[in-house]
Amino acid sequence: MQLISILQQWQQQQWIRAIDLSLAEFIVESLGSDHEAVAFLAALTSYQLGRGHPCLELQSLRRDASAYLQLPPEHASFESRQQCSMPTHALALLPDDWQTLLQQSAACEGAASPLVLSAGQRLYLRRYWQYEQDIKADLAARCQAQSAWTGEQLKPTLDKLFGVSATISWQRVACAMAVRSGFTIITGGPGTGKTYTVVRLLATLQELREQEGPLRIHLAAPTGKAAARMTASIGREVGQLPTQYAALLGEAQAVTLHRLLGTQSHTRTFRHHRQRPLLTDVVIVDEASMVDIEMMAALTAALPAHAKLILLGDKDQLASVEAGAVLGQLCEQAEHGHYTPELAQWLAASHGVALPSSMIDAKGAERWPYLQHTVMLHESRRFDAERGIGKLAAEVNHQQTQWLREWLPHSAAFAEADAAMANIAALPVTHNSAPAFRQLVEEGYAPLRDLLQQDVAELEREPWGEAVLQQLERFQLLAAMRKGDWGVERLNQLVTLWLFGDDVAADKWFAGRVVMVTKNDYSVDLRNGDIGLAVQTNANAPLRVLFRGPTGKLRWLLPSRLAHVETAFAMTIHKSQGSEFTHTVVVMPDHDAPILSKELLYTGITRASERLTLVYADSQGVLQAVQRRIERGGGLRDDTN
Ligand SMILES: Nc1ncnc2c1ncn2[C@@H]1O[C@H](COP(=O)(O)OP(=O)(O)OP(=O)(O)O)[C@@H](O)[C@H]1O
Repeated sequence: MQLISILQQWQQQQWIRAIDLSLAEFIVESLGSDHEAVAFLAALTSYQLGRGHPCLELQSLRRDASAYLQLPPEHASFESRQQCSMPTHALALLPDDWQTLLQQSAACEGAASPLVLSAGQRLYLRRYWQYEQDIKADLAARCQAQSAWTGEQLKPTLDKLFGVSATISWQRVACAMAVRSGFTIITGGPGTGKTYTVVRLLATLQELREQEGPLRIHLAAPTGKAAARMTASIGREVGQLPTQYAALLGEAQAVTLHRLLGTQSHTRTFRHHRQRPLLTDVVIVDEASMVDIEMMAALTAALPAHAKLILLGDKDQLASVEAGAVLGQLCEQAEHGHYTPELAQWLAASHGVALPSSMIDAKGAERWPYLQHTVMLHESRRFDAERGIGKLAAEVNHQQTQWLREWLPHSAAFAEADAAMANIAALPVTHNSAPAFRQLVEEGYAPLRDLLQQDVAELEREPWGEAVLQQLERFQLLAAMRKGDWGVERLNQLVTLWLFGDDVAADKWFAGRVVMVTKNDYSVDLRNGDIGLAVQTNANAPLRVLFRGPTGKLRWLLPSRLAHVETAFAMTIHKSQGSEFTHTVVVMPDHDAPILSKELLYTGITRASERLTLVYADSQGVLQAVQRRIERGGGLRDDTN
């Protein structure tokens, strides 16, 4: 039982979770000690799941077990490294032929086995394998559903909504594709016009509909914050449409995916599912990169066969916090098109402009089936790709370190030479109490502090609350990590001290404390990720925590009603997904770590709508992060089971 002992050591040192070890012990208890090797691989599968990977990729494990598993973990002490076996040593205890070992094991056999070996290469916990199978089957069926419209028939409506142009408009291509297909992905960075496109798509669908009443359209996003942003941006874009189209769409309200599917307390299942589908014709999901594999399976299962599913998101952002990288995997290679000649012809007919030949691939349908339903938008309307935030985001996304190497130490000179570069700044610091960093934070929070010091009359409470919450979105610190000198925990302590002195503790209630909800709490209708602020409208008023409710209305809750919150002057970049802040400050730590990747940095930078400051203690660490990519395995694009 050497392998189980190794797992026990790892668990004792908190290298792996108790649940990972329990799975291995359960397999050995049920099947006998000669299944120890399989039990060990099962524990690794569970461990990887906890790190967001839906399966264990056996090839990657063989290639470099330590790097793939990130074991020992970064936090491992010198003593624990001395005490525990290393992954390579553990793997050497396994028989040579893992594939046969797994194929012959009862743990992978039959419809009720805990594990599934897929394509001889990927080991899954059954539930996650099933999610992938369900998503693949549902999407394949939806991809088959094609409207009978020809490109030529669609053209006049698109001409009206997008205008006629002699050059290709990918927004228009995306709209045409989504009219044609039952499933579409529109991916692109910030400000590339995903919302602009989708509003015109909805107008097109309503105008061309064959049914009598209007189409039932549902808008959703993974978090409350993202849903609120979606409602606001769709509302803004509808306002820009010609009146006859704006009238067709009416007022749109986005909800969280949980609300759309109908959360039921104390269970993972939803009110809407395959047997009780949503009553809908079109579902549009924004910020789809944040949707994990379990939620995507629930969503695709709950859609009626005739409904269109349209996913919007930025494929280059961090993947979901929970397991999977659904959007990233489905639209891998989207920049290259890979459209079949038939599809390209149909799209060209709807546009009056031919697609570039470099985007056409005769083998596209076999090799890239999802790309026949995907359009990538490149041109940001918000940011200049050559300067400022757009430039920084692009350099990081394309893993170009040369420009960064020059910009990091000289950002002020770049800004002086070109005013359009003044919305980005790099701030080198030697420690977390550096005066320049403190000044940045104090100045960033000064307008909020001023608002909080006002004595607010009862009648002015609502507009004041509105102003406070709007101000809260104007400045935000984002950290790459939770722990350490540059982690959110330490930063929150520092910011609390700088803004409120040492009379208050960062993790206790005080007026001015910014908090984030860390767990869905249906009793108060708050979701994981919701941000609130503790306020006292005047010296005699009780402390309340101000949140924006799902419909935009302000809510004033007593702190005692909030069971799961943490201070959030600084939050992790992971938690900031789906949000946008006027001035975003991304704080990078003073050492390299496996979690630091180009996806992480890109996601942090693209949270900024007007101004970005990159605070860093180690320029090499920033460059190393840009060179690191996160690879999450999975078989969504694989046609084997
Ligand atoms: N073809 C276009 N012509 C004119 N304005 C456009 C066009 N496309 C987008 N815009 C404008 O550019 C801005 C950004 O577009 P939009 O909000 O649709 O981008 P997005 O990709 O949805 O952004 P986000 O990443 O923030 O969700 C909006 O003000 C929109 O009206």
